[in-house]
Amino acid sequence: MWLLQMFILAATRALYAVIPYFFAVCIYRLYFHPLSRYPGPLIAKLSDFYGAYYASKTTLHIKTFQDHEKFGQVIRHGPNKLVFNSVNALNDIYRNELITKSCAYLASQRAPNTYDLFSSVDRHMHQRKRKLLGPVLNDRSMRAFEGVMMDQIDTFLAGLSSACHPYSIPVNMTERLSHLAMDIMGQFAFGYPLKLQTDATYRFMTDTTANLFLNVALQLPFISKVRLSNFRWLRSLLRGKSYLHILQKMIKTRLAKGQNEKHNLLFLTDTLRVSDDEETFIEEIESEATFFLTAGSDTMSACVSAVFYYLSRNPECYKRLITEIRSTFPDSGEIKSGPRLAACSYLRACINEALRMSPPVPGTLWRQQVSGGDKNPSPLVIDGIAIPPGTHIGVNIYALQHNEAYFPEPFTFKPERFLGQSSPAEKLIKDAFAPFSLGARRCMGKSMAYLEASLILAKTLWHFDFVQVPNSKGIVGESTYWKESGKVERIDEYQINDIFAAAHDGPCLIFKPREGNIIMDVV
Ligand code: HEM
Repeated sequence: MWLLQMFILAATRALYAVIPYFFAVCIYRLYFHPLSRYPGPLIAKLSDFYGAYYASKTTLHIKTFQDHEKFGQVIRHGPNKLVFNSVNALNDIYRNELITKSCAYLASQRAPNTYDLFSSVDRHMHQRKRKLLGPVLNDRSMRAFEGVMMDQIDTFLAGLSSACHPYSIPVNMTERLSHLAMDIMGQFAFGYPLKLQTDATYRFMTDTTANLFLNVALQLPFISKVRLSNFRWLRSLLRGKSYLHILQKMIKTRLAKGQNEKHNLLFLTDTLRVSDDEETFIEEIESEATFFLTAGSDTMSACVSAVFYYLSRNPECYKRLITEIRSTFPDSGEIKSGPRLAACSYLRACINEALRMSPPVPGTLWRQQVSGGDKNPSPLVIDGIAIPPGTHIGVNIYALQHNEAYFPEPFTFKPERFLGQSSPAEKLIKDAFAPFSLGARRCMGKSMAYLEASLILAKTLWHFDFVQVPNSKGIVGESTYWKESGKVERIDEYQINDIFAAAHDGPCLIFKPREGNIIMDVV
C-alpha cells in the first residue's frame, strides 16, 4: 500500500513539474517561435503529432491540400515546419545545393550505420550511391531489360484473357498490377522469378503496412534521434520475417550465379557490391533492395491503376487513346520502345494526367538546410521568405498538382492540358508537374516508369476493350474522402491513400477481346 502511495506522490510531483513546462512550450511555439507569424492549424503549430495523426489515417495529402485552401500558400504544418504551394518554392527547395533531405528520413534506416539511397541524408554519401546505381537505371540498361519486362506483360495479358473466358469476370486492376509490377522489379533487381502473377506464394510482398508506419515516422523528426534501426525486431515485425527471408534468398541466388550470367543486364547486387564481407554486404543490399523494390513497384501499380480508372470513366479519352494505339501499331508485336511509342502523345498525356491527379508519391518531401548551412552568411530564402535554420520545409505534391493557379479544374481528368507546350499557361503546367520530384533527389526510375506504363497500357488497349463493372464493384477506387467531405464534384478522383507511396484499390473492370483479335496471340 505504501508503495502505491509513494508512486502516486511521485507521479503528482512530476505532473506539477511538467505542466508549467508544457504550457511554457505551448506559449513559446504560439507567440515567440520564429515561425509564429505563419498561419496553420492550431494543433500543427503546437505539435508534430498533427501530421503523424493524419499520416496514420492515410489522408495527410488531402489534409495538407485543405489547409492550403484555408490558410494560403505558405502554411505552418508542425512547430518547426513550413509547407509551400508554388512553383517558385518547388525550384527553390528541390534544386538547392544548400538543402538536403530532412533528418526525419533517418527513421527509415534499416540497420545501425547502414544507409540506403533513401535514407542517406548526407549529400556526399547520397551522390556516391546515386552514381553507383546510375548504370542500373540508364537507357542502355532499360533497352537490355525491355524483353524481360515484355515477357511479364505478356503473362499479365494472358491473365486478362483468362478473365474473358468462358464468360467475363470482373478484374480488380490493383491486384493484377501490383503483382505485375513486383514481378518486373524482382527480375530487374535480381533476375529472380517471383511469379506473383501466376503463383500466390510470394504475394505477401505487396503488403504496404510498413510504408504506413514509415510515413507516420517521417512526420515526427524526433524519431530519427531514437534510432529505430537499433531495434532489429522492429524490422521483421514491420516487413514480416517471410519478406526478409525471400529478400535474402534473391540476393544469395543472384550472388551464386556470378557476374557473367545474363551479361547484358546489370542487377542491383552486381552494382552495389561495396563490402567484401558477405554478411555485411547482404545486410547492406537487403536495405537497398527493400527500398528499391517498393520504389519501383508500389508507384507503378498506383500509376497504371489510375490510368485504367480514369479511362473507364472518360469515354472520350478512352476512344481517343484506343484510336491512337491501334492506328500507330498495326500489329501488337510492333509495340516496343522507339520513335513510334514516343510519338503516342495522347498516351503520354493520359499517364501524366493520372500522375497529376493521383500522384503515386503524394506527400510533402521534407527537406532541411544542410548541417552547417546556418553558418552561411546569407540566409536561406524560399519563394521570398527567409527560413530560420533548422526549419523543415517542403512542397506537397498532391496540393501543388491540384493548385488551380496552375491546373484549372484540378479535379477533372483532362489529358489535353499536357499536349500544348507553347503558351505561358502551358509552360506553368510543365513547371508545376512534379510527380517524380526534381533536383539531386529526383526519381531515378522516371524513364523506366514511363516505358513500363506505356507498354502495359498500349499492349492492353491493343488487345482488349474494357468497361467499368456495372454493379457496386464499379465504384471501387472512387474517392471516399471527398464523398465524406460532401464534395460530390471531386468523387470521381481515383483515391490514393498516402503512405509515403500510395495505397489504392480498383478499378474493377470487365475486359473483352478486341473485335477480330485472336486471343491466342497473347496467351
Ligand atoms: C510512376 C512511378 C514513379 C513515381 C511517381 C516515382 C516518384 C518518386 C519520387 C517523388 C521520388 C523522390 C522521393 C524523395 O525525395 O523522398 C523518387 C525517388 C526514387 N525513385 Fe521513383 N517513382 C516512380 C517509379 C520508380 C521506378 C520504376 C523506379 C525504379 C526502380 C524508381 C526508383 C527511384 C529511386 C532509386 C529513387 C531515389 C532517388 C534518390 O534518392 O536519389 N522510381 N521516386
